[in-house]
Amino acid sequence: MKILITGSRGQLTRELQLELAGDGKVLALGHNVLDLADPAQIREQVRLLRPDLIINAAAYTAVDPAEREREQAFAVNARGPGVLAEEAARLGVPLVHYSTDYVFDGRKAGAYIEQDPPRPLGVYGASKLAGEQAIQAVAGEQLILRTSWVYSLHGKNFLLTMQRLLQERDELSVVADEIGAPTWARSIARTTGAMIRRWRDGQRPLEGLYHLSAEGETSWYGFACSIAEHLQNQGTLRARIEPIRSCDYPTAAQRPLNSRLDCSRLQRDWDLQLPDWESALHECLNAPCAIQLARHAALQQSL
Ligand SMILES: NC(=O)C1=CN([C@@H]2O[C@H](COP(=O)(O)OP(=O)(O)OC[C@H]3O[C@@H](n4cnc5c(N)ncnc54)[C@H](O)[C@@H]3O)[C@@H](O)[C@H]2O)C=CC1
Repeated sequence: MKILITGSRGQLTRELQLELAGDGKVLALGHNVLDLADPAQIREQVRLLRPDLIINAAAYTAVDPAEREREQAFAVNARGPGVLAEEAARLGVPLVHYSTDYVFDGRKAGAYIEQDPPRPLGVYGASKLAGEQAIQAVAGEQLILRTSWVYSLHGKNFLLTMQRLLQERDELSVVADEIGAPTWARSIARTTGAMIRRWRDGQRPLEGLYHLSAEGETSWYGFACSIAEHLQNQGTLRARIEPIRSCDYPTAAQRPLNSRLDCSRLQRDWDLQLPDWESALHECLNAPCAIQLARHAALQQSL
């Protein structure tokens, strides 16, 4: 099986490459080879490589800069995925695509289900929603997985930023009124891998819209406290963490206060459930390369 993955250095792309390495030939195409803002290049690469499956794990993910780079966000997150869907349909192969909790405005009292009407608060969320719609407008086999608060040991994410700041600073203020589920990129990749293998074995088509995030919920403050606890156990924690309200931490893009995704449809249809966010974080922080990274950071601090 030949699997084309967009992106090569993103958090999720890296984990998907590892997860799917045993399932066939994985072609992870970086930005320089396949630019999602360039429809002609997308068509050219897909027609040249003729994959059996396309996974779109790349995206314009900079939530605040998107407010002033609207055109680029929509080109990458909306029009590019639409072209990918057209090319996948032309080849008769499935497209797996990722979307976000930021398609919602966060005003619902409980966790969001797939049928809840989306209402993005910012350009990033609007561009991702437009991407879902561009894909759904094409007749073909498409699986759209909405996830939330993605972290890993690579790239730019809350976990790595907190690890650094908690070791550098004396005090840190973290937003405590936005609620969601921090989701390890590896958990997403493992679940995606399980779905792909069932499709390969003829058990289910790769179709539909699903919410896919870690079990449980917390705030960014709660997430930061768990990271701090880990650093405390290692003896490298320096900062004290202060909870603040999001209105006291203004950002270019407004974020939903409630990012909780109800993942029961995934469990019902696929019998799949991601681990709860705390156990996934624990596993991530105790992965061999996490320990190496932490030692490296501690060494840098002592130099
Ligand atoms: N990071 C997060 O907190 C969340 C991410 N998601 C979604 O999950 C998916 C994976 O996100 P991450 O791995 O965290 O993203 P990431 O920011 O780690 O990686 C994104 C990748 O897309 C590539 N990229 C950017 N512009 C491109 C272009 N024009 N053409 C080709 N590649 C381009 C980047 O080079 C990078 O490799 C995305 O669809 C994202 O929207 C959903 C919810 C939260």
